[in-house]
Amino acid sequence: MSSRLIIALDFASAELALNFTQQLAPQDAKLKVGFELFVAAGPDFVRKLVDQGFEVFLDLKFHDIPNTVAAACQSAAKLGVWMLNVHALGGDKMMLAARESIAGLVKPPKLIAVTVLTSMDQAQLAKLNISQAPFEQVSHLAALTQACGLDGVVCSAQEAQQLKQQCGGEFLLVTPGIRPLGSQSDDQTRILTPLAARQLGVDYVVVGRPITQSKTPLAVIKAINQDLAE
Ligand SMILES: O=c1ccn([C@@H]2O[C@H](COP(=O)(O)O)[C@@H](O)[C@H]2O)c(=O)[nH]1
Repeated sequence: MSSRLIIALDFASAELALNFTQQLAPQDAKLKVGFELFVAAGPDFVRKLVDQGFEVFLDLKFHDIPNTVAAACQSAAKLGVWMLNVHALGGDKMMLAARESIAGLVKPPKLIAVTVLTSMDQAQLAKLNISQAPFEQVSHLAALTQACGLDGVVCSAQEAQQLKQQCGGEFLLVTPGIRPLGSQSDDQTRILTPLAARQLGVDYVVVGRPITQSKTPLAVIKAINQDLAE
């Protein structure tokens, strides 16, 4: 069965990332390439992972005017990635343009939108003049995302149960801020364990540092996959 684990490859170079990925097979996990690695290693590195058979989530959180985001989504889709994302705060016109830009492809990537970053709590939202609790804001942005025809959202696992009720089972929930028991929370605030996330209905968990900074990453991956298969 295909893994529900997405490993965040937050490495500073292609070499460091490849040292890590060469231990993995595509069935172990999907791989996420975000800002750090993409800026360092570029689209060729993404193509290399795709050619090796990995399902790649290109996490560049596009957030710009509709025309720019639509073009960026097309370029990203041409890399053969499995999933890509935009920022829901770009608004409905931007999300609609993004969706339209890849709709005609033979095998379009899944397109999802970031709601409220998992590093943010209510106090951080208040500083942005958002007075709602994180769930209220996530719920609002998820509704907007779904109305634009996207495949799902990035949110915290803490919001998963209510979001599944709101949006239905087919709407994908992709959740960073996942921490196995005993690991550090780092800069994440809205966190849950892999097992709790899966029990609440999350489709895919994103895990970076607890795996990539572990001395025994393969053991951590195996334990998380077991939890997700429960
Ligand atoms: O709300 C969000 C959106 C994206 N991320 C990304 O996920 C990983 C998490 O890494 P950890 O080391 O497990 O904290 C990272 O690449 C973020 O850019 C997120 O954390 N929250």
